[in-house]
Amino acid sequence: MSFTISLPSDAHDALIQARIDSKTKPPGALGMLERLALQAARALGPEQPRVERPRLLVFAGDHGVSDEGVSIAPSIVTTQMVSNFLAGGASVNVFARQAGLPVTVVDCGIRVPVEDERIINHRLGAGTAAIHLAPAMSEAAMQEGLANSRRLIGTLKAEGTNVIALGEMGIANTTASSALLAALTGAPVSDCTGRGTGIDAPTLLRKKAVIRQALQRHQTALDQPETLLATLGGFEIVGLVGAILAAAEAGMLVLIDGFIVTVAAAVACAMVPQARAWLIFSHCSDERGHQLALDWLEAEPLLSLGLRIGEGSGAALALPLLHAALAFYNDMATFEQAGVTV
Ligand SMILES: Cc1cc2ncn([C@H]3O[C@H](COP(=O)(O)O)[C@@H](O)[C@H]3O)c2cc1C
Ligand SMILES: O=C(O)c1cccnc1
Repeated sequence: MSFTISLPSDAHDALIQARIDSKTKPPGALGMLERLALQAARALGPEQPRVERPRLLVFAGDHGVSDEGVSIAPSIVTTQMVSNFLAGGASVNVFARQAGLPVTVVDCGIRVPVEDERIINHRLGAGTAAIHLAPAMSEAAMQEGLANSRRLIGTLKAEGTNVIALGEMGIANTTASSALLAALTGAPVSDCTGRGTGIDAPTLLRKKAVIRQALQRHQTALDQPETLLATLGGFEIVGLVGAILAAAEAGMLVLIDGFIVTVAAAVACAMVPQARAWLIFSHCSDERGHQLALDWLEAEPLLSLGLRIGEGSGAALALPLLHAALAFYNDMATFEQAGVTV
């Protein structure tokens, strides 16, 4: 599947920068908020840019490799957490509520589905194959996953959404993400792999061994980003990659969450580099490999809170900063209006 992504227009950059510089503050004094305002005004338009109907999408999927004991939790916890998201009780729900951000759960292929009509059904199977033994999924399943996300983003676009925030749930998905990151960047497995949910030292050794085995087994299939994604990814990671590419194609800003969503962003940008300009990096988590992934993307995260949770929690926490950037851009007095002379 090919995505046609334009770069946001830079035609108004001089106007946008002049407006930022006209505000009653020392030049550059709002730091990263100024860079965020420039990015957002480019993407959403220079005149009164506003966040419209923002939505947070949590993509869920299970991983065959979870049977190797690479997480603190068994895969049934994915299902239980999906129920928790629907009940509004998870960390992402609490922060999203504060930010006025509706949460939608997309089931991309958890092992034990939850019957609830609010869930968007993008199931590609009941969990992926264990990546150290077989490719995670077929190329066809991956293509179907990308198409599903593109359809969903099309619906949101038609409803007027111009900003989406992304999250995920899938026990063992830091294993898949670390494998993807190592394959994509060529960085050592030990630099790309962390404790995820908080595994102990012996489990971390096992997790790294599983990842090395997966990279070794599939080494001939890892040079193209799409095959790499099908071989080592997860159903929810495919959903994320599709959502990132489709949102960029539709001219939406995308709030990227923690390690897993950042790795999905890296894969998406390897597929279509123009996607990068539409992404806002919410935070740097404590997961080993997240900083490496952000560096590879030349991304400057807004927050560093020591989170290690995923779900979209950090993306929800970052939305108020996007509001703040647009509020100062739209509403702060200029030197002329306030009669301030420097
Ligand atoms: C109760 C619970 C809630 C979570 N919420 C997010 N994750 C996070 O943990 C998983 C990734 O870590 P690993 O690769 O070590 O399994 C993902 O599902 C992620 O979203 C959770 C994990 C648990 C156990
Ligand atoms: O940064 C993340 O997304 C993350 C880190 C640890 C566990 N789950 C998710």
